[in-house]
Amino acid sequence: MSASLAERTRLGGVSVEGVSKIFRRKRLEIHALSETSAEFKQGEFVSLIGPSGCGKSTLLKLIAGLDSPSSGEVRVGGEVVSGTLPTASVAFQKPTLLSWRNVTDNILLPIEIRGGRPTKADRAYASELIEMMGLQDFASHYPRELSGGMEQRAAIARSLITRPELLLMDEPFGALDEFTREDLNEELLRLWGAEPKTVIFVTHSISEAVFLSDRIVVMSARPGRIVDVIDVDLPRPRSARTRTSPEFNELVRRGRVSLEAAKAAGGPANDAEAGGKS
Ligand SMILES: Nc1ncnc2c1ncn2[C@@H]1O[C@H](COP(=O)(O)OP(=O)(O)OP(=O)(O)O)[C@@H](O)[C@H]1O
Repeated sequence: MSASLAERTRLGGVSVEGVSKIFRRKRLEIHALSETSAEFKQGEFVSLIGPSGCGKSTLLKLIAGLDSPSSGEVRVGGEVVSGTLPTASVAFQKPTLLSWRNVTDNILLPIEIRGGRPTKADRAYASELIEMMGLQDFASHYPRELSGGMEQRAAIARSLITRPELLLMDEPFGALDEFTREDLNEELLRLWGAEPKTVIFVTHSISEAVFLSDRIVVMSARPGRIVDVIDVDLPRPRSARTRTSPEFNELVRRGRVSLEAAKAAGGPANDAEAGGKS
């Protein structure tokens, strides 16, 4: 039975409350995030941008339950995150497909990891995703037979097979050429429009963030905290024409100014010898 709207709202919203993350490596403490707070509403598409090393991936991993905060709390659907979530899915920059499985079987893998055998409905949904991703002629191909862009499309289909309420994407198109990237941006928005879900999307590209998002959250240099939020009120659906509008270009400019300020806004990193003064 599909979840009610109220249940979906409960399942997909994210709240990050005063989260700090300190990595301890030998005697060194690295302060990756400092007292970071943010809200991501159910069904929103939000991009995270910030200087390299400011803690974007760390924040995503904490939301995904792949790591835990040093202090503060992350809640998904109102519940404190304390491990990986069945309602969430993560897509990384590297597609990490299993070389001995074909495209269809790679896409079905999350179903098996959750202890199930893929049902007829799962297989039908895998075919649907394969088609949406333009991989219909490659369903039985192995990763070595695919281009980089095709592998990434297969990995994105894999992240969607469980119909997650929350999709966490860490620079998924970072390694692709601009044309493929722009095509996949539009594909992703089509998918998101067809099956609404909360998406938190890390990118280094301001124009990608503007094209995709409802909001852009800007993080400061390490230790990362949120220093700006840009509302992207461009009409949807968005297409190649969106990128040529003056409003789009003004938002890219605004993002660039904000990112420059964010680079300068990094506080003292507070890194310290463990046990020493910070
Ligand atoms: N497992 C870890 N152990 C030690 N330090 C880590 C670990 N993971 C991340 N860090 C450190 O935390 C800081 C934030 O890293 P993170 O990968 O979250 O940044 P980022 O904003 O995603 O960077 P980029 O934009 O370059 O991908 C960095 O200084 C990094 O070296």
